[in-house]
Order: sequence, then structure tokens, then C-alpha cells
Amino acid sequence: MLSKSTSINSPLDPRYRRVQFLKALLWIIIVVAPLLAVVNYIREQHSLMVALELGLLAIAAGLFLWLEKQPKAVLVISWLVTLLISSVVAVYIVVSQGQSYSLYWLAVIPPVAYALLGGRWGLLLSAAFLLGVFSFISVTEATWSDAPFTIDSLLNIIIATTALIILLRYIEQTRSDAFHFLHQHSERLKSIAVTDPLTGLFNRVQLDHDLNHSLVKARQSDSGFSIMLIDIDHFKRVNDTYGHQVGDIVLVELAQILRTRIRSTDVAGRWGGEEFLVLVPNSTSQQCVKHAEIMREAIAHFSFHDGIRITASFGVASFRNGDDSESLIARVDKALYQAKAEGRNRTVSA
Ligand SMILES: Nc1nc2c(ncn2[C@@H]2O[C@H](COP(=O)(O)OP(=O)(O)OP(=O)(O)O)[C@@H](O)[C@H]2O)c(=O)[nH]1
Repeated sequence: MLSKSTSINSPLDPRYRRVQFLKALLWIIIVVAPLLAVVNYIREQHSLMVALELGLLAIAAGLFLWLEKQPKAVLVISWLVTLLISSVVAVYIVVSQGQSYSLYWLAVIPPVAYALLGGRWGLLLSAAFLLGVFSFISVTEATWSDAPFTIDSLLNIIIATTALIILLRYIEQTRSDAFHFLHQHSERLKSIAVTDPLTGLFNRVQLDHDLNHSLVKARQSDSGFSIMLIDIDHFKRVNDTYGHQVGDIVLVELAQILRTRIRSTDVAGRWGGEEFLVLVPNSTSQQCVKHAEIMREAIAHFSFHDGIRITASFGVASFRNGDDSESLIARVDKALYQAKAEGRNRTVSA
């Protein structure tokens, strides 16, 4: 399902890492092969090696272009590149007969096979390759002469180590790309999970969480807190007169009024439908009523979409010892009910 819904250019796609790694690998071959050809030509006039290296360059360039055109062929190209690199290292080891520290290149095979073929096939191919080389060494070693440490051996070690570092860097780079991408997605999902899609305020999930958190804090310390429950008066009339869409716009505008009136420590959210809840830390009932009145008046004086005028009723309740979220909500609900019953567009505290 993941590969169907994601593109090969997305770090979430399992093929992404392989494509990036393949490109890096082919680039290394495209750069290193002609360099080695020049060195071999100048130092040893070894025309067979030069021809092999130029052939390798041509194959790598061809595979690179194929991959650019058809990234979906990544699996076939992965196998071809792994076999190509294994063959080149094998030929080099056989030709060198233990000279020039050619065996050092063996270190490159497992990371290449692992990154391109995955855990199981990578392990199998690496094991088969190493077994083959060790069998070859055990049969031919008797005929080998001691390998002196020469400039050639040093060059081999430097180039193979550089290739290894670049390969590992690309493995790490694609891993961290994927991690970064997933992290961003998970942050986005977290935010979606606690946000009301219409108003952009917190939703009930977050309000419940914050309410419980405030209750725990209030029980442990002397810091009280209050909540206000806000319900738009006769909102059904707005919907019936202007339509549901206009009703939605009014809800968004009301959310904006709340957002701009609350203190930075307050938490405002949509409790459901046309009801909003504001959590006011470190405040007594009287302070919260004052705060609520400012908001109530702001709503009553605001000209909403199309000049619509609305009012809202406010219930206020403060934490008391022994409260849990149900008792507190029941109290604030009762206060709001009373505000409605007394004629609406008012604040009642319980
Ligand atoms: N446009 C819109 N309307 C909503 C939404 N959620 C709830 N409502 C409407 O809010 C109205 C609530 O109606 P009632 O519960 O009868 O309350 P009221 O008309 O506000 O009257 P009082 O609360 O008694 O003052 C209903 O018409 C719902 O359809 C929403 O997301 N968008």
C-alpha cells in the first residue's frame, strides 16, 4: 500500500534508498574508473587493465542513464551493479595474485550488496563471494610471493577506503532523510489529531488531555484554575436563515475572537458543535467571569460574515478540592444552562 501511494522520489518509498544509493555508486565508478585507467596507463602501460576500466566506465554510464530514465528498473539495475562490482573485485584479486593489497577491496562488497539487495540477498551474495575468494586463495596462495607494501598497495587502500566512506555516507544520508521525513509526518499527524479542522482551535481530545493535566497540577499544588464553556445563542437560526456554510464561517470568526482574546497561558478549543471551552490557569472564579465578560462583549459587538450579529452564553466553574473532570464539567454545564435559562448573552458561574 505504501509503495502504491508514494512516489519513488519520496523517502517513504522503500525503493528511494536504493535509487539514491545506486546513483552514488555509479557516480563513484564513473569518476574512479577513468582515474585508474590513466594511472594504469602511465605507470604500467597495462593495456588490458586500461581497456577493462574504460569498459567499466561505459557500463556504469549506461546503467546510470537507464536508471535516470526508468527508476522503476531499480531492482534489476541493483543486481547488475552488485554483480558488476563483485566481478571487478574478483578479477582484480585473481589478476593481482595477492599483490598490491588487492584483498582490501573485499571490504566494499558487503555494504554494497546489503544496501542494494537488502538483508537476505545481500548477506547471501556477500557470503558466497567471500567463500569463493577464500577458496581461490586457499588453492593458489602457495604460488603467491610476499606482497610488499608499495605505493600501489597504499593507493588501493586509500581508494577502497574512500569508496567505503562515501558508500556509508550515502547509506546514512538516505536513512536520515527517511527519518526526517517520518518525523515531519508524525508531527503533522499529531497536530491533525488534536486540531479541530474547521476552526483550527484544539479539539476535544486535546481539551480533555489539558483538563486532566490541570486537575493533576491543581491537586498537587495551591494553583487553582477555571474553565469557561461558551455556547452560541440560537445558532440554529443562523444555519436556517443563511445556510450551513455561512454558519461555518461564523464559527471560524468566533474562534478567531477567542484566539485573540485569550492569554498566552489559556487554552481554547472547540468542545463540539457550537460549543467552545477555554481553560484558564491560575484564576479564581471572579477573575474568570471578568475574562468571560470581555469575550462575551467582543462577540456581541462583532459584525460577523454578511453583517450577522450573534451573542453567546458563558458558564464558568473553578476547581474545587475533590473535583474530577466529570464533576467540573457537570458544574460548568449547569452554569451555562442557567445562563441560557436566564435569557442568554450572559455569564453565570457555578
Ligand atoms: N454550520 C454549522 N452548524 C453547526 C455545527 N455544529 C453544530 N451546528 C449547529 O448548531 C445548532 C445548534 O442548535 P441548538 O442545539 O438547537 O442550539 P441553538 O440554536 O444554538 O440554541 P441555544 O443553544 O438554545 O441558544 C444546530 O443547528 C447544529 O446544526 C457546525 O459545525 N457547523
